[in-house]
Amino acid sequence: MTAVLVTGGAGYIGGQAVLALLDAGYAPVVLDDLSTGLRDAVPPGVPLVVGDVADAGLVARTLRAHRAEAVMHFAASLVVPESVAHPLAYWRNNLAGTLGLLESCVAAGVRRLVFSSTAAVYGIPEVLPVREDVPCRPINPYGASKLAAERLIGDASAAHGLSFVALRYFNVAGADPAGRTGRRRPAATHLIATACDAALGRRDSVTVYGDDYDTPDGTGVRDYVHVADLATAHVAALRHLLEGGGNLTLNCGYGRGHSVLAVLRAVERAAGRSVPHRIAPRRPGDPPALVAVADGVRQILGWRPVHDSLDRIVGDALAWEGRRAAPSLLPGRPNARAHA
Ligand SMILES: NC(=O)c1ccc[n+]([C@@H]2O[C@H](COP(=O)([O-])OP(=O)(O)OC[C@H]3O[C@@H](n4cnc5c(N)ncnc54)[C@H](O)[C@@H]3O)[C@@H](O)[C@H]2O)c1
Ligand SMILES: O=c1ccn([C@@H]2O[C@H](COP(=O)(O)OP(=O)(O)O[C@H]3O[C@H](CO)[C@H](O)[C@H](O)[C@H]3O)[C@@H](O)[C@H]2O)c(=O)[nH]1
Repeated sequence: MTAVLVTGGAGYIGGQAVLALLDAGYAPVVLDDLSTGLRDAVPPGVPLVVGDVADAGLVARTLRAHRAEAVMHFAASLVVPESVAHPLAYWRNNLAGTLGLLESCVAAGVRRLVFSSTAAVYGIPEVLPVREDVPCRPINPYGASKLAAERLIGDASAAHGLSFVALRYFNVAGADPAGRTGRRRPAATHLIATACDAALGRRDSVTVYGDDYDTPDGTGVRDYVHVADLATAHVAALRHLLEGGGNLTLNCGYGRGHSVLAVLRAVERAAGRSVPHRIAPRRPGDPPALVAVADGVRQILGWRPVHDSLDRIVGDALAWEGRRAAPSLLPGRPNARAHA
């Protein structure tokens, strides 16, 4: 079985990718410092090495010990406002982490890398939907550090024969459809997680940041991609590299935008109850709309998303969040308390 090192595999997206690798017959090995990830997100039987991806010695030893043939690199810091408040920590983790990883790949002779990048590299795009070849002008340290990591990987590739696929994710949401994993961070800030919290009675309302954008209903528009589809895009990228495919930088979204109000309506449909909201001023640094040109990932990698619907994304997110709520609040289970 082909062994694949998954950095950040105890986190939200990395954890889903570990499941997709297992489902596809690969042997994932997780390296995670558990700074935001959780030990119990790693499935039984999957080796977990607790440590920092910037520790090139540790990573090289891990690659050799497990005879890894490729790396999926998810480990990073990723909260945009936090990156504005703590830019040095973000540059250290996202750039020095990638540097340590690349050094260890070169030392251990591992030449295939799938990298977690982000639509935050684009900043506020001039033309929508966004193609991969437009100029990248990130507007926060998170996006800037990810763009720098992409460039670092490009330089390492040119000098050391490493091949890579960088996937620029748009708005990742949802949870494993089989309920095995999902977003575990407390204190949700993302829209869908926040709206689920409101539907489950864990918060009073959702704040809608701006209703005066130049969008169909005035609220912000995003391209939401289901985390399980994103995970299979990683497996497709891995196959491409294992089959000798060349370097790629690809958007990962569905190519369709949904407004904040449309998301709230979808959560209301899934929960069967209303989600109170209040309109507030725009959130600083938010682009009005961000939608991918997402043909490349389908055409070049043969990616076939199967959860490509806002209702599906929201339904799986709500089901996952519901498991952490009081039983009586679980969607579709009005009598749950009686059975508890
Ligand atoms: N969540 C999103 O909406 C989104 C969007 C675009 C891109 N991304 C990218 O996807 C990747 C995964 O994000 P996520 O949402 O799963 O976040 P997450 O916080 O759930 O996962 C990150 C994981 O990396 C680990 N980690 C962080 N720094 C580390 C280090 N130095 N050494 C070892 N492990 C470390 C954490 O403990 C955690 O398990 C990140 O690279 C992020 O930039 C996420
Ligand atoms: O409580 C909330 C939260 C969000 N929003 C709005 O909902 C939309 C989505 O916001 P999220 O916070 O869910 O996600 P972002 O688009 O800000 O950012 C996410 O997607 C980006 C790529 O598109 C980056 O990857 C980034 O790291 C990741 O957090 C935006 O219009 C935002 O203003 C609200 O109205 N209320």
